[in-house]
Amino acid sequence: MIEVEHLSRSYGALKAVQDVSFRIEKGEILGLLGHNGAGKTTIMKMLTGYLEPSSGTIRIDGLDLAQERRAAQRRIGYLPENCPLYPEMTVLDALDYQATLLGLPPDRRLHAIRRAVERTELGAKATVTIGTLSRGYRQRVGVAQAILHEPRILILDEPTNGLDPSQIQHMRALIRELAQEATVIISTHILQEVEAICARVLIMRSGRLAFDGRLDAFGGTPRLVVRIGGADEALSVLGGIEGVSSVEVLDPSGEVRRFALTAAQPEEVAPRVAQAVCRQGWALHGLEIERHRLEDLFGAVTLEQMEVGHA
Ligand SMILES: Nc1ncnc2c1ncn2[C@@H]1O[C@H](COP(=O)(O)OP(=O)(O)OP(=O)(O)O)[C@@H](O)[C@H]1O
Repeated sequence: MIEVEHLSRSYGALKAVQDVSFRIEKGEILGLLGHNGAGKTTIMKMLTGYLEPSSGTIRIDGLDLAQERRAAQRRIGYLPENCPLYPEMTVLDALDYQATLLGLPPDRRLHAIRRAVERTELGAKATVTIGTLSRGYRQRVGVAQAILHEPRILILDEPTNGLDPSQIQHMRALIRELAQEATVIISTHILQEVEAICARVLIMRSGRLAFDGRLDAFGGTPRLVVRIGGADEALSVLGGIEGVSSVEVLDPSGEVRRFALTAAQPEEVAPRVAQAVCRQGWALHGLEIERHRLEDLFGAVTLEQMEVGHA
């Protein structure tokens, strides 16, 4: 568990983080969001014990980070942004070196390295030189280093930065897998990333915590958005589908129209909508669950910043 109370950090006159408090329970996957310079990395560095707060306290599983830094750090795995690696080392060399730095006793080292390699699916690349690996594999080496000592808390700074779509999918699956045994905090600019893997989000705004909430607790149930061609009676047909409680017209004119359907279980209603559209002989151009609510929230929270800033 992580307990942060009234955390602040200044760089000279600049207040990078101001009076931030939050609590993260075991097993949560939490997204830390914010514009460039909002204070995310500063918070992560303080949580990992690499940067001292100007004021405030951090407790890791009840240990005060300022008083028991080493013991607290042993519970944390950290993937820094653009994780630095030695390109001339092989994957195994790098993990062995990291195990030494972490102070893992020699009799535990081999087992720890094997387990980290298995979990990050690096077996086929174990003896390959890091400099020749793709970015996705290098990120996996960074994660393997971070989980060597089986930390209960994982802090990942921009873990999918620069990865291609299939590498992103793999990294997200890995993070979900890791979260079964650890609390995970991810800093990112990518809202879809948070929606895909996080249950809770913290949004930073100019060094202050502007929002802290569960993703399923705001915006209500996501709606089902359907795009269909040439359908004059669409409103009544869509509204008559079992499970649909209301229909909003998003694009009323044009060849392809967009409708948003409210339903308690949008995933269950989707096949019925597809069937109804096909039965009518209409062209189905798209059917998806609405995904922009976090975007709306982020926009609102950060717009407020601009309004305050201009006041
Ligand atoms: N070592 C430093 N010395 C002086 N100012 C710093 C230092 N590190 C960060 N800052 C400033 O503190 C503020 C917060 O920076 P931080 O890196 O925590 O933001 P961030 O949200 O992680 O941004 P990004 O998304 O761009 O990584 C910024 O204004 C930044 O310029």
